[in-house]
Amino acid sequence: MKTVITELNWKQGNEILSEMGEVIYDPELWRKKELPDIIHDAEALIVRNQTKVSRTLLDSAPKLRVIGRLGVGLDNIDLQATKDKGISVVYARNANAISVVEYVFAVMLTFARHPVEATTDVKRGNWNRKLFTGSELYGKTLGLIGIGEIGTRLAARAKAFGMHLLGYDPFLPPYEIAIADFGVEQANLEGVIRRADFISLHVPLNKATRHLINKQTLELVKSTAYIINSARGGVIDEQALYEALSNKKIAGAALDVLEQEPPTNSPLLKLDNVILTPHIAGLTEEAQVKTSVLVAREVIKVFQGQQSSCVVIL
Ligand SMILES: NC(=O)C1=CN([C@@H]2O[C@H](COP(=O)(O)OP(=O)(O)OC[C@H]3O[C@@H](n4cnc5c(N)ncnc54)[C@H](O)[C@@H]3O)[C@@H](O)[C@H]2O)C=CC1
Ligand SMILES: O=C(O)CCC(=O)C(=O)O
Repeated sequence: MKTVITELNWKQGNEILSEMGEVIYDPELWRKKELPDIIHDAEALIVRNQTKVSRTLLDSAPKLRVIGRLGVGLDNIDLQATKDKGISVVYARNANAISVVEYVFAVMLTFARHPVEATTDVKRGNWNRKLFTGSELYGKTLGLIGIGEIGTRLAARAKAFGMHLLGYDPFLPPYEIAIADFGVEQANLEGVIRRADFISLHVPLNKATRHLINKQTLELVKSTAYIINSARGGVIDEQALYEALSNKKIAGAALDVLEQEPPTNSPLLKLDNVILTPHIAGLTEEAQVKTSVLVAREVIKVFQGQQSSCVVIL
């Protein structure tokens, strides 16, 4: 099996793939013009979220049988083209979910307690205890939009903090049991947005979710509420979010993902009530070791004609 890996991967996965044959690993390959030539005889292609796996790119890899996605979001892969060409796609189901959940807690607690601003203030020689009076997560309402692998794990941990859980997910049945266990009150999108103190997005980016959070929905958000987007940039209309944040119609936002990554000239960069991180919610050592090993094993399974529980079904 000849494998080409176009983005950053952990060595544990690369070693497993090497046992199967030649591996070309170049973390910068996704942005190089030679990519189509390099994959011309590849049987397996491993990508993260920056490689644009278009129909045209796939045309240059006639031997390709399987694509491994080192993560969860599949919005950079033309899944209709892979289906048409009989190429299987496997992804790292659930491998980074706990890391994303812990990221959401990091930003919720930052909004509630301001540890970084307080540190900066103390280092300036101040001791402003009253100014940094915080608020508790206990008793607050967390609104989950998308209650899948990440949403259910976030619910479990938020429950332990004593938060009230509201959730919107129109494709709920597979998660019914988990939701009952974690006590998520189901609501429609508007209900979640109107009532939540923290709104956390955990949906894939597709036609239905593009700009799910827009000018109209933002008008429903409480002025004291925070929005957390660790899903995909396109799920929020950033211009509308900018206006809501700059006019203080909502309290703040934490954005791990943006419509354009990295951002160029985004007005969001200038706002004080925004936490911005470079798409790192799922990026922990633990999640990435798990991801690299899982994807390597599942790619090999597919290549050998075995069933994979991480294969994308269209
Ligand atoms: N920032 C980061 O590092 C990471 C970002 N992600 C993003 O988070 C997304 C969610 O990840 P998982 O929870 O693992 O995926 P998942 O597939 O387990 O869950 C997604 C949930 O969204 C629901 N959903 C789909 N369309 C919806 C809609 N229109 N409205 C409401 N709910 C809808 C589905 O029914 C499903 O329950 C990924 O697609 C990916 O884009 C995932 C991992 C890391
Ligand atoms: O692909 C990555 O490196 C980031 C993780 C992510 O966004 C995902 O798993 O969907």
